[in-house]
Amino acid sequence: MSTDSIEITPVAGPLNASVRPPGSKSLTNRALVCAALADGESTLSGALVSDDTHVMIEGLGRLGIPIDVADNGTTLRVAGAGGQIPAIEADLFIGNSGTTVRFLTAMVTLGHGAFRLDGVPRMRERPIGDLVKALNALGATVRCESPGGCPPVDVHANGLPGGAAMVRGDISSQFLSGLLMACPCADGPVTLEIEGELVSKPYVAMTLEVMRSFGVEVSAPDDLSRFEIEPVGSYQPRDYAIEPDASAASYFWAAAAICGGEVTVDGLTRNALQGDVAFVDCLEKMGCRVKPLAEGIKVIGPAPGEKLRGATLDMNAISDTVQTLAAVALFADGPTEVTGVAHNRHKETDRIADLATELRRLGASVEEKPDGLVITPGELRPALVETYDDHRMAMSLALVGLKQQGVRIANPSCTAKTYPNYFEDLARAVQQ
Ligand SMILES: O=C(O)C1=C[C@@H](OP(=O)(O)O)[C@@H](O)[C@H](O)C1
Ligand SMILES: C=C(OP(=O)(O)O)C(=O)O
Repeated sequence: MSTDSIEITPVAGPLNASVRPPGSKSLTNRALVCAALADGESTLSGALVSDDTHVMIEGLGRLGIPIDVADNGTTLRVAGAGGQIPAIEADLFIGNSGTTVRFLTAMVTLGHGAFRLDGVPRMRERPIGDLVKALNALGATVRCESPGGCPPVDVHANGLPGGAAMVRGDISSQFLSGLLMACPCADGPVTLEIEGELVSKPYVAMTLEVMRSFGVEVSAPDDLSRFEIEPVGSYQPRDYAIEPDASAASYFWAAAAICGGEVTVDGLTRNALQGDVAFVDCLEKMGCRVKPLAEGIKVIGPAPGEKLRGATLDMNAISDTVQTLAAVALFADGPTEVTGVAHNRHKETDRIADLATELRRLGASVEEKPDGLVITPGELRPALVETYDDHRMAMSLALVGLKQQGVRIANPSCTAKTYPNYFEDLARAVQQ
């Protein structure tokens, strides 16, 4: 898409849609790392085709682990290098993909050579210093080029010796996930202990599950505070099917909340590996009905004449769906408070301050807090919504335009980070 903005067409009546979003970003990028460290060929199916998975695939290719792409990019054949990094030097451009920069920084410490990771200007503002610190505690030689603890990152790799490290948990769970995936290929055993409250916990549980699928078990207490990792050398190759993306699913479920009617997302159940399926619980608290199906989850929005209720929601574990929830909150009968998401300030943009600005532009009153926001609905109005190069700002606030005339979304092609065909899929869903 090359237009500078897109106008969202309001829908006339209640929805009746079934959708299957593309593959999960988080699962695609984890499966790629585990397959790359496996001893033989793995085939991943249902993979996400997007900027964030592209930079991971490109990066692994530069590290000497080529990936064969079929079925329009959704099938990936990975020739795993058995826990080794074949390249002896590489310059990796990782765009604005948090998963890619954090997972690959940890992974390249297993190699022998010089590696550099850098990305777009916003990536140079996103924290990675606490991951660098933990890797150095395990005997690696890693440094951030700038004093602020952000990319670019330089790694002088000579294998990862192992030992014990503290890992900061309250900025991003991706530091821990990156370490967990790399450490089974370290030279010796590794103990990781979490410092501070761990955010985004379901993503760490997901990491452990994907590792287990590729043959590596790490036991951890339920509170995910400490991990003992044995040096097993490599992962086992396997065929791996990737679930549809649950964060992407949130937009379609939210459309039912905003427009009324029902939307079923196929391919995701309450047993999904992705914590973001719990977004439907937030919608339930606001008055939607949620129906678990054998192979999907249906959300039924308010009946004609009924209104959504405001709610207070701790979204620490499902922070990628805060913007979706904020769009829904504009249609409630009273204020909605989101708490526990201070880490949202370190993502593609400051997803508290910038979200507040755009919600106000659409007519709401918003109180910004250090770790969240209180959204009081007001009279909605037409607006050109700024998106800050943040795919989720574009995808979530577009939903407001399904009801309010004159909502335009600036730079719609920023959805390519995780969902290049979002606007086409949304238009198709609301026309079903
Ligand atoms: O590990 C992952 O796949 C992710 C973890 C979360 O980040 P934080 O741990 O930084 O909250 C999430 O926001 C991101 O989109 C994907
Ligand atoms: C925060 C996100 O991505 P990442 O941290 O992987 O760049 C996201 O997809 O919303």
